[in-house]
Amino acid sequence: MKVKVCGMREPGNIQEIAAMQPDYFGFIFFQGSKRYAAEHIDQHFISGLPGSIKKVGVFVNEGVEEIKRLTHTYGFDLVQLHGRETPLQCKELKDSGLQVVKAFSVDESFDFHNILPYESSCNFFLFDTRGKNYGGNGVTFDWKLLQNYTSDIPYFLSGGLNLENIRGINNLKLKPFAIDVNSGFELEPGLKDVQAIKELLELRNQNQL
Ligand SMILES: O=C(O)c1ccccc1N[C@@H]1O[C@H](COP(=O)(O)O)[C@@H](O)[C@H]1O
Repeated sequence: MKVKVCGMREPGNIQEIAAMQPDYFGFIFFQGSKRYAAEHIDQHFISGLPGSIKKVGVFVNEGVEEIKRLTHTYGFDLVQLHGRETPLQCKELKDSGLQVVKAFSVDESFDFHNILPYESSCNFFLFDTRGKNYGGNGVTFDWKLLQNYTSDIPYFLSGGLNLENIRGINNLKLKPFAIDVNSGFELEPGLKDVQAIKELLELRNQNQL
């Protein structure tokens, strides 16, 4: 299983984690987030990170042209759309050559049929927990709900993941393509716990995830 580490913005912290080779780095480009990266990290720093780590720009209800502009500036490999983006907006971004991850907020009332119109316009789906914020709520959803997911599109699992609960992912019938970790691996918003990330990546390296 791949690992995405999301929501960093301190260069020293990012470099320490980069040395451990996560599969994906996520950078939040949503001003309403405590992890908003734009004012903290220089574009050359992000685009200069090792090419083996795919860089994901995380956006919430941002315009397509602005997403394209920021993606070009920062050198993102993928875009994660974490708001109410439409299938058409996803398609425009995918057609421009970007890999698109569409996030959905899941709770008991979530209807997995809602994702069908997105299938042809996204490369990945991401399932997060519905909460008061668009993302970064630090709460898991009931993973049994994933029994209702029948699409072939690979998915990222997110929402409140931490070192205690991630082992439970191995019990899922349809395994995620990747896990996306954020507030459950932080010392404070935007600053990742290097030791906790190290333990996580050791589990990945030992195929225990
Ligand atoms: O982390 C944020 O502040 C954030 C803000 C707006 C959109 C997405 C955001 N983060 C994403 O939220 C999920 C779950 O995070 P958590 O583990 O529950 O803290 C993760 O996919 C982040 O990419």
